[in-house]
Amino acid sequence: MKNDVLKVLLTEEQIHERVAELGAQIAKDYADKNLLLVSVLKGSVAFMADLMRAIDIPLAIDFMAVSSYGSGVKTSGVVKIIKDLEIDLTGRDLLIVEDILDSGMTLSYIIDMLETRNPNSVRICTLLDKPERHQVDVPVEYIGFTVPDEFVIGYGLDYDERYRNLPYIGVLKPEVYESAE
Ligand SMILES: O=P(O)(O)OC[C@H]1O[C@H](OP(=O)(O)OP(=O)(O)O)[C@H](O)[C@@H]1O
Ligand code: HPA
Ligand SMILES: [Mg+2]
Repeated sequence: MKNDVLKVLLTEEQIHERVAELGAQIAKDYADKNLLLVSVLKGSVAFMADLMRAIDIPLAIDFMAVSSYGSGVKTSGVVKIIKDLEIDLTGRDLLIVEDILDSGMTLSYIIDMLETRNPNSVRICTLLDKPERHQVDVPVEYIGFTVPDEFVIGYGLDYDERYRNLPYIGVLKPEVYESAE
């Protein structure tokens, strides 16, 4: 697994520190709100698990699963809902928890869908933002780190379902996906 990592972008410590900062900020901003964290699986699994424990106010959590990358490193452009939320969103203050904003197709699709369900508010918290690759405009309230235009893995992020269990975030060696093309 480690042999496929070109370089480490963000260490466990850097991620841990930034997640604590985000959690403190969110706790402050949502102190008087009806916070529902919406985790977008599978990529957000590690971030969600850490972030929710860094937010020291009452909150609810729910999960949805979507997929658009399949086994490639470029979006298919088609966002597939694999699992929908279970909680009624009426009157709730939604914070969508994502691992990465890349083309923006996933988040733009999810926001449009959730806004039709009468929430009180909908905002986004993404651990990573890759601004050079945005194809659509998505308003984001909380960003952990900005990353360069490279395919990243670890801390939930996969290539072809692998590497999600790396505790840090690294750049995948291009030869790993080039050999699969
Ligand atoms: O901004 P975008 O170009 O839409 O890319 C971001 C999305 O792509 C990844 O999901 P993926 O479809 O790989 O599913 P996964 O979370 O199960 O890995 C990632 O977890 C984001 O949800
Ligand atoms: O850079 C990435 N890595 C893993 N999954 C992703 N989904 C969108 N961009 C990425
Ligand atoms: Mg993926």
